[in-house]
Amino acid sequence: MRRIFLIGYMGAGKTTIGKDLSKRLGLSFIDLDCYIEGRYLKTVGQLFAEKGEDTFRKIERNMLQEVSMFEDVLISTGGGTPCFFENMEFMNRNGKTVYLRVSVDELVKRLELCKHTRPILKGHSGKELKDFVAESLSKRSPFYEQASVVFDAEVMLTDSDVQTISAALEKIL
Ligand SMILES: Nc1ncnc2c1ncn2[C@@H]1O[C@H](COP(=O)(O)OP(=O)(O)O)[C@@H](O)[C@H]1O
Ligand SMILES: O=C(O)C1=C[C@@H](OP(=O)(O)O)[C@@H](O)[C@H](O)C1
Ligand SMILES: [Mg+2]
Repeated sequence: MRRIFLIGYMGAGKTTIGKDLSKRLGLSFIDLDCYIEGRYLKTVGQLFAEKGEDTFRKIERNMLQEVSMFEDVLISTGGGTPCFFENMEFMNRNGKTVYLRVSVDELVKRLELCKHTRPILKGHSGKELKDFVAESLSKRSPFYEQASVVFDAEVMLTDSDVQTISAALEKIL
């Protein structure tokens, strides 16, 4: 039985790379945010706005535990997932965790383009966005660094990079 959790900051590429990687590894793919949206029939943005972050984090933990019942699966988590409750420890007990590490500067470049779908970033832009990302990444890194494996995801990953990651993962699964 193989179960992988992809973790990392918003914009690290968990959703994008997770799809490709799961195909290469012959695993089913679940994106935790999409799973939550399908269950609640609301976007993550709506859940934050209507229920608040604390409730979102409880939902996220419950859904994480639910999807962790699946076998032979790659689960792309949300950026905050490993940093709340005992989620990181839970994932390490129930599968292999893979951290996609990206620098603050590169994250900010990507997030300027897609921050609208991420409620936590609402209202931040330019230098303020960079300061926010730098501060929150430094708080979250100790959780991310507990991963079973770390991959540098600083540049756009090509097919052959994904193949290399996939081959490396085959060895530890
Ligand atoms: N390795 C990469 N290099 C450059 N841009 C990337 C890379 N991975 C993802 N992106 C872009 O960054 C944005 C966020 O990617 P996404 O997969 O949604 O990240 P996450 O799920 O980790 O928040 C998307 O616009 C995506 O096209
Ligand atoms: O980092 C976070 O706290 C969040 C990251 C998002 O997922 P991505 O990391 O896929 O953007 C999503 O779960 C929510 O907006 C909160
Ligand atoms: Mg995502």
